[in-house]
Amino acid sequence: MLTDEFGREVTGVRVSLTDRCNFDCVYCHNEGLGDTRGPMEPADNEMDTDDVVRFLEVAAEFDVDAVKFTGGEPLLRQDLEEIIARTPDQMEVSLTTNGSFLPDRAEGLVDAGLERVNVSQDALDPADFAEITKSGAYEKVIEGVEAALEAGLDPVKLNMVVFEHTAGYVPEMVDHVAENDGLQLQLIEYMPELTGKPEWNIDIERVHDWLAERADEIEHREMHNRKRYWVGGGERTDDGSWSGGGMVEIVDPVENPTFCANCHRVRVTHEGYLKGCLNRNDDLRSMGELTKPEIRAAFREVVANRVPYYGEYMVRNDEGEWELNEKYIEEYAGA
Ligand SMILES: Nc1nc2c(ncn2[C@@H]2O[C@H](COP(=O)(O)OP(=O)(O)OP(=O)(O)O)[C@@H](O)[C@H]2O)c(=O)[nH]1
Ligand code: SF4
Ligand code: SF4
Repeated sequence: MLTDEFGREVTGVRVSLTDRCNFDCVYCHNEGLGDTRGPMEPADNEMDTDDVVRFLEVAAEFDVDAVKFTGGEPLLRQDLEEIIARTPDQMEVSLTTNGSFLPDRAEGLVDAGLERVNVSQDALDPADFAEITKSGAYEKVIEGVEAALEAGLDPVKLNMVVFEHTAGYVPEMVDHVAENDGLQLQLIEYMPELTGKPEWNIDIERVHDWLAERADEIEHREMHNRKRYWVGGGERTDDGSWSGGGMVEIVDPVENPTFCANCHRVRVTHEGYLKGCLNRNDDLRSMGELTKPEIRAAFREVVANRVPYYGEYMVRNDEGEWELNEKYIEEYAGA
């Protein structure tokens, strides 16, 4: 297993398969690559099936045990089932999608080896949904969530970006997952620096406070030190799992050093560049058409250069070594 200078083991990879999408969400940050999102026409700059599989095989050699496929919209890749089927067995396979193509493909994806899915859903009303996504596919997304549950994916996480347009929908989305078996909610902090509309930002701490007042139990997930709130009157069973109610997780990376301190994934862009951080493009290493030895070298180099993005909590001392910034010691210790 590879570990970076900050002691962060790399256990997962996040692979963008395309920057194309059939939606045009107002908050899209396109996995940190800026607004290069294109319409649905075929793109000639995407990794092909073999490029993706070759990279995953090298990642597996480094004991990476989880892969998340993203986009753009990854189901625009007609070879997604093949990629999943050829993913090394040791990896948990998950997918983040807008859900609109799941009605026809959820079952086949599960047959190929998909284990988890996150579906973007920011609203429970078709008109609100259309305003945010610039898409009329609300019914397809609802059908897609159903199809994912029917195909055996449990839980299905609903991804909701919390910003000015959606903040008012949080209570009904929380009730929605609390009342529907198999659904969980992931509330994602708006990232103004990647989307260029700071005026849409809302303070995510208000959402934490609101949930904390209602939660039956609060947990910390190891990854990113994320908080999980169990809501809706469920209870813990004898085997330690939850029964009833629903789970709400908050993804709040912005200016959050403890989030980055627990970041264990490297990323691959649709064009086949490896990078150590979602928010950085200054550390790209080309992967497409490389041989396995070259991919191994690129992987080692990217991990060696990984720096937590919201990382002022790490500073170089006089000897040039990294050490904890005193300013953050209290916050980090409480993580
Ligand atoms: N800055 C930052 N944002 C992240 C990171 N991981 C996820 N996000 C944000 O969270 C959003 C949703 O991510 P998903 O891919 O659906 O889910 P996930 O966060 O990987 O969570 P799991 O499915 O539980 O593993 C992304 O679009 C990003 O905005 C990360 O490592 N750094
Ligand atoms: S569905 Fe995802 S990739 Fe597509 S426009 Fe919306 S946020 Fe961007
Ligand atoms: S270092 Fe921080 S900002 Fe970069 S990918 Fe990891 S959690 Fe996200």
